[in-house]
Amino acid sequence: MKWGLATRLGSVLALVSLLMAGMTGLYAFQVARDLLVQATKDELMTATQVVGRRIRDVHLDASRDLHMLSRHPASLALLQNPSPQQATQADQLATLFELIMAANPGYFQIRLISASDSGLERVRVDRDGQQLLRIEGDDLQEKGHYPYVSDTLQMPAGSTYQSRTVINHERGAHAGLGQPTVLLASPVVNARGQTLGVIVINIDLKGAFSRLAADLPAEFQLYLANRDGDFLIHPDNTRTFGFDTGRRVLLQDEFPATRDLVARRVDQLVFEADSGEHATEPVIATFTANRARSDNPDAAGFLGLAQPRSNVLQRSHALGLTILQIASVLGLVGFALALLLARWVTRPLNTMSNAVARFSIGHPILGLPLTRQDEIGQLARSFEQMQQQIHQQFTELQANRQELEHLARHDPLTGLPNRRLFIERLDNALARAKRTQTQLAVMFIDMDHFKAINDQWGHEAGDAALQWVAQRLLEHTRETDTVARLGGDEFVVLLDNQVQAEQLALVAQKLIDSMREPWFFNGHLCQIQLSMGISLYPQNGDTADALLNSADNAMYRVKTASRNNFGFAPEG
Ligand SMILES: Nc1nc2c(ncn2[C@@H]2O[C@H](COP(=O)(O)OP(=O)(O)OP(=O)(O)O)[C@@H](O)[C@H]2O)c(=O)[nH]1
Repeated sequence: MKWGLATRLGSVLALVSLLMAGMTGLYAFQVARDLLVQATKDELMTATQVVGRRIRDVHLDASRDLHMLSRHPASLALLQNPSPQQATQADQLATLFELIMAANPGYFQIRLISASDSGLERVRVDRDGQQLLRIEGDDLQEKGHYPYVSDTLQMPAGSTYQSRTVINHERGAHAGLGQPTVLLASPVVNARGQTLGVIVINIDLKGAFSRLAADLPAEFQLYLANRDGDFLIHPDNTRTFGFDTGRRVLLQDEFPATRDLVARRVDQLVFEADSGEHATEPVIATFTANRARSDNPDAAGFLGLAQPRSNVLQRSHALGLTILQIASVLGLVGFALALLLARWVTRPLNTMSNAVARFSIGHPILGLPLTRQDEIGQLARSFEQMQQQIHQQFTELQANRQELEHLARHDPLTGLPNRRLFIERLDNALARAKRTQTQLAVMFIDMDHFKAINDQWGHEAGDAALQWVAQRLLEHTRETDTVARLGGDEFVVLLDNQVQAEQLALVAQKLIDSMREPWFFNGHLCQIQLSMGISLYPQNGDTADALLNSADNAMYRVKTASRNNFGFAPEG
């Protein structure tokens, strides 16, 4: 395959454009992927902070409820005088508990617990499936031994106790039984500052978090760990509350990157985990430390959100595909433009190449882009100039050649045909005569005593005499006749259209007589005479040499006999 300039240039430009489109696409893909990963981290961090704030809001709401209930006159009255006459107030309080629980689906239980009677529950409402259950009579239990009662009783009025997150194993806890829960409690203090009991709210941790998780994108994985790192919420339920069954399933084991967080050296973390001890797939994760609002350090913990990195990469793959498509289209456009550019550059070169090729076989160079102002225009103008120079030199060469040809066939002194041209014409005439079966004649002329002119008047006089004779011979013959100078003072005349002997004699005599015209050289009258021999075709031969020899011999006989005369070659 022949690789033209356009193909090569086009291929190089096309490859460059494809390469650049590919590299740009690759770079754009990498930058976009990094941005995507960063955006995911930012999104996770924001979401984690929002979830953390909403958890605090849940606690705040519960605290408000606790404080309202702990200050409620019915709570105080019931605890000050726990007699059966207070049943109406217990009912009122239970109804209030029910209203609050109906409004807060995240509450498992609200209780009023007495400081006396070993912490006996006075009023208690439990959630039981879709129902709210009021617990009364013998079903009310003594809770004084639980820290959430004993510790809260020590707290000042208006404060909130927050327990660790635990699995609720309290007997008869209904919906809350066996479920992760946080207990919030507030002391009930009378006007004299005596703590009479506590109000306790059990919060449904799982329910609260699942409601929060419902607002998050489906691919987000929610993690919650207590202050030691034990998982409380994990996408894999079997990894939660390990401590409740004597195991430790720790955040810092699954994600070693969180060790600084668990050690309280940092407050928040964003990291990519290729694989943790139990992690099933690489994730991008954010974790924040949850400070306890109360004085209870057990309430602290860690909240985290993670997203499988494959999700992000999947989005980046879609992005990569789009970038690839754009890069391909750009590459193809670049490819097409490169081919067009190559054609645009090489077309005028092809035009010039064709024009020069035509010029080489004799055609003029046409259609050159002479008006262009670029390098191609410059090249075209150079071609044009070159063409003119070649044309001029060619014309001069032709003229020189014609002159040389003329010199090769003519006598430079007289301008008459020389021997060579005469022989050619005689040969042609003979061929014609043979064809038409006509006659022709050759006159061989030699000047008489020419040497004397040279000797007497010099060589220049001899030259002038030769020119004068040539002129006389031309004047007295027809244009169709050929007068030639063979050399020295010898001339020949070819007559191929008047071949009758009588007419030939008249012509010969006329030529001899023409020499009688006076001729002066440097003011001196010079006498010129001729001797002439005549041969005829076919009588005296049928070749140029034969006819010339016959005529020469005839002339010689005249010269020896009389001079200044003519004679015919004898028929042989
Ligand atoms: N000036 C001049 N002289 C020439 C030229 N060519 C030959 N000659 C001379 O012409 C002379 C020719 O001499 P010939 O023809 O032998 O002698 P001629 O004097 O004519 O004697 P005849 O022929 O016997 O009458 C010589 O002296 C040559 O030197 C020429 O071109 N110019």
